[in-house]
Amino acid sequence: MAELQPDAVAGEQKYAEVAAAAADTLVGLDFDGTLSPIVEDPAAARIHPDAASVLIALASRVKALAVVTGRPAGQVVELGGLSAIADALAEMGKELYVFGQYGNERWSGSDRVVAGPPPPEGLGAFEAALPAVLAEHGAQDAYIEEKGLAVGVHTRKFSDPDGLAARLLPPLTSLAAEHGLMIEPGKQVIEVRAPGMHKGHAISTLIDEVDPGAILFGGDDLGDIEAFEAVKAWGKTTGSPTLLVYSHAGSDRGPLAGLADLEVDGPEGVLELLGRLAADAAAV
Ligand SMILES: O=P(O)(O)OC[C@H]1O[C@H](O[C@H]2O[C@H](CO)[C@@H](O)[C@H](O)[C@H]2O)[C@H](O)[C@@H](O)[C@@H]1O
Repeated sequence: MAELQPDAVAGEQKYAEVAAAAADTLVGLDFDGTLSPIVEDPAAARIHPDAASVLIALASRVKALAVVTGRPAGQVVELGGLSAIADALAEMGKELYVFGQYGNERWSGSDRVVAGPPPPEGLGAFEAALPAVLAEHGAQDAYIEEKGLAVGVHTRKFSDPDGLAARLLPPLTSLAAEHGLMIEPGKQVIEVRAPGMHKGHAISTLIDEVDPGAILFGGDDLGDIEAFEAVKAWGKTTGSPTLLVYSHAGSDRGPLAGLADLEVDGPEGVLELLGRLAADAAAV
């Protein structure tokens, strides 16, 4: 078992409580770094090859599954093969929810259309000013990810990706603010998007719609913190079981360290844990 637990006894206890309540559990999962291994080219990311079988097995034992991602919803449906997974879930009367762009977009297995707002007003002007700011910091070759509602500036291909991202953070924060936008820092990426939405809001919407008796959420990066907080707050208010899972690469512990109940070794570890949950739930 590839679990790297911050507190083995407490983590196992929380796992056991969620496993006992599996039939009433909402499982929410981030995509990049959680279901899909991190790769250099964002367009080359794909869901882990074991994900479909594990998620389908798990869905038969839990109340609902959701993917909650910073990616555009339509893109994650494509990269994750989520239509086929939604088909399998529909056959067992289960729903697959997808929240994209940090909760701004929605897609589901029963309504296969992406719903979301128009691009934020200041995005065009921000993008027009971006090349000059990047050039000032020697980052003119940064990969720019056009996301429709947002734009991502990726530094992964540079020799010092974290250092460059740290240097770009203040000027991009100022430029974003000038255009009524906010920044969402991630793994060697700085995303610029409209304020007012985050993954915690997506979790609250899911709680209202699914009415779960327990929640498991798995994530790997800064953008998952609000989801962790929303799940934790809900568990505290309702007294219901919750399990927060941090997916990270080996000993490379990052921003969610100390916030999770269980730590696992990347998508491989996430799927191992979810497979274990499906098996344990079957035995209840
Ligand atoms: O919320 P997530 O599902 O984790 O998505 C967050 C962002 O992930 C993507 O970037 C990250 O993954 C890339 C592919 O592995 C990697 O090259 C990059 O360095 C990472 O930051 C994606 O490109 C963004 O659109 C997502 O918002």
